[in-house]
Amino acid sequence: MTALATATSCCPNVSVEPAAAVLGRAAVPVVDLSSPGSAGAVASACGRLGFFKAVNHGIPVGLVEKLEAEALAFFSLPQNDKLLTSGAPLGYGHRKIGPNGDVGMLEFLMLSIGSNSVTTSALPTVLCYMLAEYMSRVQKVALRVLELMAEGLGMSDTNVFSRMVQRDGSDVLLRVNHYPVAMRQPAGGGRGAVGFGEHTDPQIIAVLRSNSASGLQIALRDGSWVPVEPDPESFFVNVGDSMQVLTNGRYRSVRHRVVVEAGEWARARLSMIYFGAPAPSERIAPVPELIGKGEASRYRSFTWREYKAAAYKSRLADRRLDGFQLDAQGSPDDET
Ligand SMILES: C=C1C[C@]23C[C@@]1(O)CC[C@H]2[C@@]12CC[C@H](O)[C@@](C)(C(=O)O1)[C@H]2[C@@H]3C(=O)O
Ligand SMILES: O=C(O)CCC(=O)C(=O)O
Ligand SMILES: [Fe+2]
Repeated sequence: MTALATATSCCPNVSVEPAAAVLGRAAVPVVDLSSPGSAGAVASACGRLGFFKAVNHGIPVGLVEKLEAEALAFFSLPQNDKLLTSGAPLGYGHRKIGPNGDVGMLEFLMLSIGSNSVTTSALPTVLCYMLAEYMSRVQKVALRVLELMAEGLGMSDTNVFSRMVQRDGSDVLLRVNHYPVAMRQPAGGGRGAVGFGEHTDPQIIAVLRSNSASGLQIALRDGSWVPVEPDPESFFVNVGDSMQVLTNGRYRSVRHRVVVEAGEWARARLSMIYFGAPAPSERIAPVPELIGKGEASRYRSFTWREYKAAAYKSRLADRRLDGFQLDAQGSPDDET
């Protein structure tokens, strides 16, 4: 394990080793979603890292930039106005991440999307409208990626994963994270500080877009952290815990965190993340076709309701899937 891998959210000042920083640029696979042969590249990235950058996704950058401007206008409102929209876990939140004592250097908006409409009221109308438009666009990208994920595994039905986030009652969230410079504690020596502590996403998939302020880092399989160069024109796809289970560990959920810039040149980071999960009653278990010959199911079956409840009882950095594993010796997280 490197020094980086041992840094956690209880240790706010972290740095990135030069070797990891160099590796970072080369390590993040890039998938062209418009290319007919992209399923193989998606499968390879999801199996190796659980993470890739998606280009040629079809969402005009202008649309995202307009939403970004509206979101920044919202975050610049007086705190009391923003708090009018809060109703944890949805709506506006500030510093507190989840209900169990985790904190970050951010404020955020969390929206639950039902039937493509933003269900949180009390937001400025234009922002609400733009969020709904963005949501329906990014959902299409997520569906395409989920189909490629299935195709890349040679599944006979390539809609198995995409159906789960599309059905009535599916639990789809949009989170807008804002890491203002003013919220950052002074960090010595120009080193970054943890804006959002390390974790895996509990859902099936997350699709992230950020402005050009850096911060996102992913953990490699050896535990070392690499920075992800921001690219406002692209999306970053995270494999979530539920996808790891559905594929019996063939795809791996990626551990990630945000380490915000420090120093005079630091910029505010704004990220928007789509989280795709099924309806609460939907069962999550390895798809039989993906359990190899002579292999056993590595996870017990559970409903999304059950896993979400377990996630909300856990701390951000916890390895939530451990409690659902059937074979403690064969933990996918232990493989190198
Ligand atoms: C500390 C927590 C925040 C979180 C719920 C949890 O108890 C553990 C998982 C966290 C996470 C990470 C991915 C998403 O940002 C999120 C919305 C989710 O579904 O799980 C957050 C939760 C949150 O911030 O409420
Ligand atoms: O804000 C970011 O860039 C990433 C945050 C994240 O991982 C999350 O909200 O789950
Ligand atoms: Fe995340």
